[in-house]
Amino acid sequence: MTGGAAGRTAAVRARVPVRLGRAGGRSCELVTFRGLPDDGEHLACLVPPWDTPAPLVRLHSECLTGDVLGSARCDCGPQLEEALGMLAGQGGVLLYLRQEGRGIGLYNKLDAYLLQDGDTDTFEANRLLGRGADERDYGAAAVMLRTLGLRRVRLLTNNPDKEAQLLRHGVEVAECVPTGVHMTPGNAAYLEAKARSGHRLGDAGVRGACAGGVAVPANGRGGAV
Ligand SMILES: Nc1nc2c(ncn2[C@@H]2O[C@H](COP(=O)(O)OP(=O)(O)OP(=O)(O)O)[C@@H](O)[C@H]2O)c(=O)[nH]1
Ligand SMILES: [Zn+2]
Repeated sequence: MTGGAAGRTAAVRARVPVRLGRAGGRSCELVTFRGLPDDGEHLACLVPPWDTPAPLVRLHSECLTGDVLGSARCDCGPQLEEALGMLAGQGGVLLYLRQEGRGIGLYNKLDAYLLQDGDTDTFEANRLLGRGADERDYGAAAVMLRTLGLRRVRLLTNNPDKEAQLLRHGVEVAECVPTGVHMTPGNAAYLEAKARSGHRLGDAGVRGACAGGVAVPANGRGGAV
């Protein structure tokens, strides 16, 4: 166990051979943390070389349906795949944050999906459930980075809130590297809602089944996850 640079937080490392995206096998270190501000079981995946002046860092919010089951309702699975591929190529850090459903949890997210089968968008559905539109706090992520000795990063995201919160918590964002927009008929309405709420999707390349000018159906929501 190594003591953290961030107060009471301590980090434990385990070396694990993993498959990083489609780029094949690499060895990386998985790091767990004790004493994070939200007591979450968040995980860091260190891909060498990661201890550089401004490494590539992805803050990935857990999405069981997208990351594990390949749900077509969101873009989380392809974004995770993309991030792992980039990390395999240039090194850096993946923080896998246990913030399922933008912080409202898996069961609530599935309830929100029921509401979204009507005209309600992804953020309004949270509010109808009595929750915040986005309850994620990245204070723990900042503590994880500082515990790893990282105070300056290149952040892989289209979400300006991640950058703002890291800055507030003492981690400088040297650059925001856009993630791709992995658009399909099933997640088009979801991505449109993200763009309306301030995600910088215009800066990112549109990929997937709806890239290249293919029309996006206004009711492009799937019934399944
Ligand atoms: N509440 C809720 N959460 C969702 C829904 N679809 C996906 N999520 C969660 O949203 C989180 C991902 O957030 P996004 O808004 O897609 O992307 P982001 O992380 O803010 O932004 P990027 O860094 O650019 O990828 C994950 O925790 C998913 O579980 C939904 O319809 N409702
Ligand atoms: Zn998702």
